[in-house]
Amino acid sequence: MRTEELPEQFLESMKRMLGTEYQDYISSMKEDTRTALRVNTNKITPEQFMDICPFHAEPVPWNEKGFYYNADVDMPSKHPYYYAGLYYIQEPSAMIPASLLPVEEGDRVLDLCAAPGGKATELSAKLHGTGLLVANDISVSRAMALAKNLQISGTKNAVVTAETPENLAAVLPGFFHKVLIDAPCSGEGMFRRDPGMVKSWCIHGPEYYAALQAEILESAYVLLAPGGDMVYSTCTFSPLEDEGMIQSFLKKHPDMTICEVPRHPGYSEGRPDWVPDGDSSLENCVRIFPHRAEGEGHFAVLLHKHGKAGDTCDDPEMWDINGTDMKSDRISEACPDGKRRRKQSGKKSRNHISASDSREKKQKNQEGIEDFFQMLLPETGIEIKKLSRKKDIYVAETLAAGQMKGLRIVAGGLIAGNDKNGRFEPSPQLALALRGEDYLQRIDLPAEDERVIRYLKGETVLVDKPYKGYVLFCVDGYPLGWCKGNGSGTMKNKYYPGWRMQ
Ligand SMILES: C[S@@+](CC[C@H](N)C(=O)[O-])C[C@H]1O[C@@H](n2cnc3c(N)ncnc32)[C@H](O)[C@@H]1O
Repeated sequence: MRTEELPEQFLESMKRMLGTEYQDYISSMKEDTRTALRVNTNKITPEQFMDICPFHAEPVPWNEKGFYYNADVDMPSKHPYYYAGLYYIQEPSAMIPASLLPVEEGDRVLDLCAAPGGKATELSAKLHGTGLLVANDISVSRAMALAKNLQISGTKNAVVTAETPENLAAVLPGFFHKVLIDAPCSGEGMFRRDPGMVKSWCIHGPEYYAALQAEILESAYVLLAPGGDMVYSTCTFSPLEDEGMIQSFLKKHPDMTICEVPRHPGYSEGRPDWVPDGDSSLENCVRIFPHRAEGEGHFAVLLHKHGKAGDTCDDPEMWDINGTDMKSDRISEACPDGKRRRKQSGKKSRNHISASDSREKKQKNQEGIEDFFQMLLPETGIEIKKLSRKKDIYVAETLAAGQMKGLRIVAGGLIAGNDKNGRFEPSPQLALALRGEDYLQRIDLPAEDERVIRYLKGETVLVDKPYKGYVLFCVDGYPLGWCKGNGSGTMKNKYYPGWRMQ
């Protein structure tokens, strides 16, 4: 980037902070940014991925799932593995916050500022289908993109909300074992990657964001259970938004302390000396500077809330992922087509399958759905009897009765399928939440087979076997979506149009 475009006030503050290193920072701003991907362990281990990786990949030092790639040579966002959700393309420093949060299987985890989902997809991978992930963003349109990314990553146990942190805190106090706040910030660390951020910085700088971050942190504190952990991160250098924000938060909340985290090559320490009366524990914060590491500017800190775990909200009935009836009165589903379907309140929209409208339609639905579920292995845990019916959508619910009442839910649980003109049609999300071996009837082609790209473009695909009914279309064993056979070997493409390769 052209460093002359950087605001003088910003450069002055960097000069004060960096001293003799300032020139190195300025030189680094003229270099190219590094590009990276993070392997999605919901689907594949880093070792398995490296065995099939078609790109030149080098490890990111602070995340064993992260790999740099060369954007001049490789285009991972155009590869079928991307469509199969095997990895998420992510700025390397942005891999730090979720990696610091010690998520354990079974945890209730909240990502408070989650869109478009870089960290939420990693939190989902850490949960590995257990517990609960609530991924929230204040913006409805960004929350829709977040829901899509979680679907492609194969997440089954998430609720996506578009709420203010205060509203969430009012409904779910002390509910979460782990909370991540990837706060909206002045974005100084992103200037090199996205020079457009400079303009936004001139409109809203560190003072503006610091006020917002303090409010968000207060709600996060309420949402976190005693004994729980919280990560706060920004992509800015401003001490006002980083160490200063944490220093004042800790002063308000003596039951919160900063935790030590493993130090990886490229990490710089937090700087207590950059804020008034900075506590020495602020050294345990993590900073990334582009002149010292292969990544953009970032700040992250892990905090622990003292107190007895389980003091609040530990009734499993309230959050069992096999719960049946989500009684939120403002539910809307993020449909893959990006349109929002608002649920009507009242019994009709929440009926169970067994209470379908007409007997004839019900019979048809049951036939279609049973044929389909005979092909789905019981180990998936997705069973007809556990599905609820919301209008024409079949959902494997995530939260039980009324727990999120009054909140704006964009997507909740796994959409298993739709009622299409009286017949069951499996959903694109379900395909991506399965392993190839989960469905008995499948077509599995290598990534190099031209039919894979044809499938992703929505074209008809020809195969040797005369399949009938729904078939799971896989690339190298990893599901991409559904197709449907009529016994002739010509497969009708059921890949979701909104996700097609252009
Ligand atoms: C740094 S971005 C998050 C990036 C995301 N964590 C990821 O890894 O993809 C900050 C997000 O905070 C959201 N946001 C802004 N103000 C918010 C608020 N008061 N509460 C919750 N989210 C907010 C923005 O819409 C934006 O998506």
